[in-house]
Amino acid sequence: MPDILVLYYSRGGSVARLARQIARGIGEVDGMQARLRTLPPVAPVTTVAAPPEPEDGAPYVEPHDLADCAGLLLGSPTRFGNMAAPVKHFLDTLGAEWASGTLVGKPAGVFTSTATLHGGQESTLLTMLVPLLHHGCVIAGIPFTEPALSTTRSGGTPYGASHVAGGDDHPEPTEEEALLARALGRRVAVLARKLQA
Ligand SMILES: Cc1cc2nc3c(=O)[nH]c(=O)nc-3n(C[C@H](O)[C@H](O)[C@H](O)COP(=O)(O)O)c2cc1C
Repeated sequence: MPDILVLYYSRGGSVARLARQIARGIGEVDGMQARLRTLPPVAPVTTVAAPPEPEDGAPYVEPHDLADCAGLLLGSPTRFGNMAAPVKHFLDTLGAEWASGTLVGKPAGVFTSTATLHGGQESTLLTMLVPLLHHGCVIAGIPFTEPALSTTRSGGTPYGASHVAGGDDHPEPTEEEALLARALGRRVAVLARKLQA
C-alpha cells in the first residue's frame, strides 16, 4: 500500500506539529502510513537555489513523492489570509504532474496555523483546496460527526485541520486541535484505502 504524503511548510513549528498529529491519524488506519515531507523557503533574492535540507525533521519533497502517494495532506501557515509563498511556489511547479494526472482520484485535505482566531484560517484552507481540485483530487474535510469540531474554542474547521498559535506563536496544538488533525489524517487514509480497493 503506498504512503499518504503529508507535505507542509512551517517556519515556526506550528504547522509541523499539526503535520505530526495528522501522520499519527494516518498510522491509526490498518496498513496505512504517512510520508512526511517539507518545502524549502523562497526569497526575493536567491543565492542558493535550494537551501540544504534541515538536519532534523522531514526531508524536502521530491516529484516522485506525489506519484508514489495514495493521498495527500497539504499544510501551510496562513499569510495574509492565504497560503505561504513556498507552498504556492511548489504548486506552481506542478505543470507536468497536472498534465499527466498524477493526483487524479487521490483523496486530499489541507491544514494551517494562524496567530489569531479570525485571521483567515478558512480563506487559507479553501484557497489551498482550489489547486487540488484542478489536479483532480477527491477533497476530504472534517465532518461534524467529530465531536471536537463543535466544542473547540481555537482551531479545527470543517475545511481542514488548524491551530491558533496566538500572539506568542505557541506551536503546540490544543487537545481538540490535535484530535481533529488526527481525524483528518485517518479520514484521508481510509478514503485512500477504499479508493484503491
Ligand atoms: C508575513 C506573515 C503574514 C501572516 N499573516 C497572518 C494572517 O493573515 N492571519 C493570522 O492570524 N496570522 C498570520 N500570520 C501568523 C502565522 O500564520 C502564524 O504565526 C503561524 O502559526 C505560523 O506557522 P508556523 O509556526 O508553522 O510557521 C502571518 C505571519 C507572517 C510572517
